[in-house]
Amino acid sequence: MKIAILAGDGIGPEIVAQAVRVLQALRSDGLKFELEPGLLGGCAVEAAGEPFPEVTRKLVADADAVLLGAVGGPQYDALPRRQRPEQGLLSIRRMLNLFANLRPAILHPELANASTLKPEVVAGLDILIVRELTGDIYFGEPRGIERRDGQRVGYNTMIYSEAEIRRIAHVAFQAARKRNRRLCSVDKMNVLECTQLWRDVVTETAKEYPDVELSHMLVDNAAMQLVRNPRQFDVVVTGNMFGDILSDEASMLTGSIGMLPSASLDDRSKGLYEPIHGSAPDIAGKDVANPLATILSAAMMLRYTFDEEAAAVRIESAVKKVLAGGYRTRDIYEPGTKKVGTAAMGDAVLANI
Ligand SMILES: NC(=O)C1=CN([C@@H]2O[C@H](COP(=O)(O)OP(=O)(O)OC[C@H]3O[C@@H](n4cnc5c(N)ncnc54)[C@H](O)[C@@H]3O)[C@@H](O)[C@H]2O)C=CC1
Ligand SMILES: CC(C)CC(=O)C(=O)O
Ligand SMILES: [Mg+2]
Repeated sequence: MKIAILAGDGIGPEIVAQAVRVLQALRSDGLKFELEPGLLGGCAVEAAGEPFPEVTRKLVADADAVLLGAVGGPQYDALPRRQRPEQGLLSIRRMLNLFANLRPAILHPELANASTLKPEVVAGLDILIVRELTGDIYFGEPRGIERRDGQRVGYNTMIYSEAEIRRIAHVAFQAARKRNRRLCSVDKMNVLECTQLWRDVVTETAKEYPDVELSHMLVDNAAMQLVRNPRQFDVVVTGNMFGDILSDEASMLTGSIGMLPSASLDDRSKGLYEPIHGSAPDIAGKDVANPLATILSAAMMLRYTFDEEAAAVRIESAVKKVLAGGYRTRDIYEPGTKKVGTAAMGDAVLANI
């Protein structure tokens, strides 16, 4: 099992270090991982002049899975777009054909009061957001900023083929089958042709899944319903941009964006695993970032790429025990619990593994 470790920028190295310690603890228990570090994002721009250098391309091509921290930071925002850290992340997703991004938003009961929503609204929350990850307006051409009629105009292209929509719809229906058999597809078909096609193709695909109840929702309403009554959702499927936005929103239902892991999968078992958050430059280097989303992403890696369900459950159980034991990083802290830093949270998970 070869795992490429791309810590990235900002808090990336701090949170990935904790997930690596957890993997190493499992390795000493018999799981055979090779962990190979590499550069992606701003750190790669600084070392090699580009966010996704050839040596990293080779590393991820040869790896069975990738564990990623996060990329980006204000110091890179003025770079030409192709050199920006985020471009490295988009390129790796595209290169590995990671079209299916699974973002589970689960409320651990101990964190009911950490959410900014009332505990009774979020209690028992368990949503799976299935976000399409290699298409949509993030990749569509043409795109650019140019001069027209004496002023600058900026433009992007929202585009999906029916094949792209169908394959992510299948992933979502199959995920719903393993859960509560309810799938909500989110679009903006009242305004955007691209998402009219999305709705049409998802509706066609539903014929193959008569046992799954399909509903549709416009994205503005979905954003509102997520905070009004989030437990109405089981599985949500949506495009790249809407999924990006709605999953950040959903993360706050669970207490913090520092709690949400993700798996980005191709049509086989190769996968990239990362927390849903970014590089959090505002807290980088302070030992306050929550590493649990990254640690839980490592658990998803063991489950989806390596089929090591028992090891995945061991990590998830350790996280549950740590939360039950009252350990909290700053983002999920409340009076009466034990405030710990990033590394001490890693220690606590290790102690319970
Ligand atoms: N997958 C990736 O690599 C992503 C990269 N980015 C990049 O990250 C940079 C910062 O983006 P922002 O919009 O600020 O989003 P962000 O997700 O990095 O941070 C948003 C807020 O959440 C907090 N936060 C994030 N992760 C946390 C954690 N583990 N523990 C505690 N608090 C946490 C941050 O401190 C900040 O206040 C940008 O350069 C952006 O492009 C953003 C999203 C995803
Ligand atoms: C580069 C961005 C698309 C990353 C992001 O915000 C995400 O994947 O959640
Ligand atoms: Mg995002």
